[in-house]
Amino acid sequence: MASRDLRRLLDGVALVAREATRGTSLRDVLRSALLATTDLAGLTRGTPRRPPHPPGAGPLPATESSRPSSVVYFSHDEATASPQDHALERPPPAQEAPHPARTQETVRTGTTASVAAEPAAVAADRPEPAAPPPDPSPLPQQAPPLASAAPGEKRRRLRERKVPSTPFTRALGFAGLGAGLAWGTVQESARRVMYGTPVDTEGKRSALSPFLSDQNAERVALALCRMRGAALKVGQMLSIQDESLVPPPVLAALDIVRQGADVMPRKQLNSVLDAELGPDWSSRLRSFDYEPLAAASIGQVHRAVLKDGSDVVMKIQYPGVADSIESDIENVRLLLTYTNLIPKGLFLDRAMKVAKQELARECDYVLEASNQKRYKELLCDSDGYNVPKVIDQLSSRKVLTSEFVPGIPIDKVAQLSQETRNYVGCKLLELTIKELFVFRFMQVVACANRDRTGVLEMSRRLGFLTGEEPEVMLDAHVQAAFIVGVPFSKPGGHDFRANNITHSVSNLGATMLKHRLTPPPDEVYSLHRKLSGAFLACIKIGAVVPCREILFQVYEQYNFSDGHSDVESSAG
Ligand SMILES: Nc1ncnc2c1ncn2[C@@H]1O[C@H](COP(=O)(O)OP(=O)(O)OP(=O)(O)O)[C@@H](O)[C@H]1O
Repeated sequence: MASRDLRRLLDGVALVAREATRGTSLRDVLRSALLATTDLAGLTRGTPRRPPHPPGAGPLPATESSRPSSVVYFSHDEATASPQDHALERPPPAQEAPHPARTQETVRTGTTASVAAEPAAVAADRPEPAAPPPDPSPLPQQAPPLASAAPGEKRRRLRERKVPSTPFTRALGFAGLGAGLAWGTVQESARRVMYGTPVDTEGKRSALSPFLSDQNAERVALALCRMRGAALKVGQMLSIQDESLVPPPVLAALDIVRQGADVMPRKQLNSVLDAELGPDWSSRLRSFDYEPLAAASIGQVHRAVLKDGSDVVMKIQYPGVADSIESDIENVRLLLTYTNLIPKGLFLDRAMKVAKQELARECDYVLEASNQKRYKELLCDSDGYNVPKVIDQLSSRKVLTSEFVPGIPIDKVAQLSQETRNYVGCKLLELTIKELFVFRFMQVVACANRDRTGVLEMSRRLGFLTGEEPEVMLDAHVQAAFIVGVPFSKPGGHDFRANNITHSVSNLGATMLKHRLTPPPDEVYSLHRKLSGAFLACIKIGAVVPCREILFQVYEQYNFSDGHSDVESSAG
């Protein structure tokens, strides 16, 4: 046995001995300090939640039958009574009647638009090859339960926890996480001294620091779900990246953050509704379901029925998140820097600055409502998209009410037929390209045509390059641009799973990080999120998409004279 191994063994024995004599009490002390900190922050006394009994799932078991429904009904006479005072009743029969909004199934893409996943309804719109018959696999009538996970995916037990809503309680939450991570690192280091550094499936020794153990990665993910707000949003952005950017154990743990946040307690929810819509908000509703349909990063989504019987969803913003964007992002930045989670040289400062601006806009639901209306208008002539109508009388800066549109999350599309996956992939790419054209991002065309001079010229105009870069940087930049253009470069379907573009781009990353002279322009971060979001979704669902045809269809039909003359010249 090598002397290094012997030393490691002795170190390990010494550590175990130390742990045996005083480790337990140290652990207890640390644990109670942690509990005190996180309790102060309102983070640890969560109540485990049981999913609601799904409609049509048969009679409730005897032990469950006494559980009250989460739906509260408001009678006309008691319109101004506080919702907590109402007795919980079973739904009246009228509630079960199918609503017109339920006649079409949609796939939610994470944007305000949903892609209709009913092939028959849009067959005429579908690109060649001709659409096969509709997929027989039934799509669920209701949105899947909160925090549903694919087989093999880590599942998190849902908890109800108060959102830490003041800068002080949020700072405490991060402090608690920092302490937890430090403790996790000590444990992992001790484990490595005793058992050696973990080895991955390919037999390579893990290059990860003890900071990035599975437990610590999970600790971060769970803390983000408790914190919600900007912190969780950044976690969700990272979770859709691939393994070339974010280490695999971190990605696996971040799966948790995409399943949704912890649930805000009823009292906190009511106080937001009272403050935003007035204490008589319930007088405008027939019923409200306190079981959230989704607990997103900035708000919680609940179903409700209007007085006229229309099915709606109300997105209710967590209290305090809008005011803590700045400090949350700073804390996440500290965390990322400390853990080396993101490769150096990615101009994190610029990315964080843009994230702050984007998040501030996302917290303004008045803006989101007006964008949603505009989006609905823009897409009204495009088949296959459904943008929910905004209900103005129940919307405000922190509450956004829109028509209910049933559907399934984009991740679940991977389990549907190849035809449906291709169709959804087509619709996603079509939407992305339309958005890119509106944003004047004509570089895509040069990338698709492998036009080196065009790529370099437009990259300079867009501020990607200064013109002073060494040849090696220009080559890497053009190669990366061509790789991004690969899906658009040849006619016929592009198989996203068979050609992992993100891998190829990240191989060029090292050169670009070393020789880049200027960070990319601010708007590029948002555009990158959009394009890479669409690509990653197509890779994940395994779609084959005729990207070039979609690109040129949009390109040829776009009206460049409509205030976009600068784009026309740069596209030429
Ligand atoms: N009109 C709707 N009909 C049905 N379900 C909806 C509707 N709007 C939102 N949802 C559900 O709520 C989830 C979150 O809503 P949305 O996509 O608007 O939030 P988000 O922008 O992701 O939230 P956040 O910015 O807080 O992370 C959706 O994925 C969907 O499950």
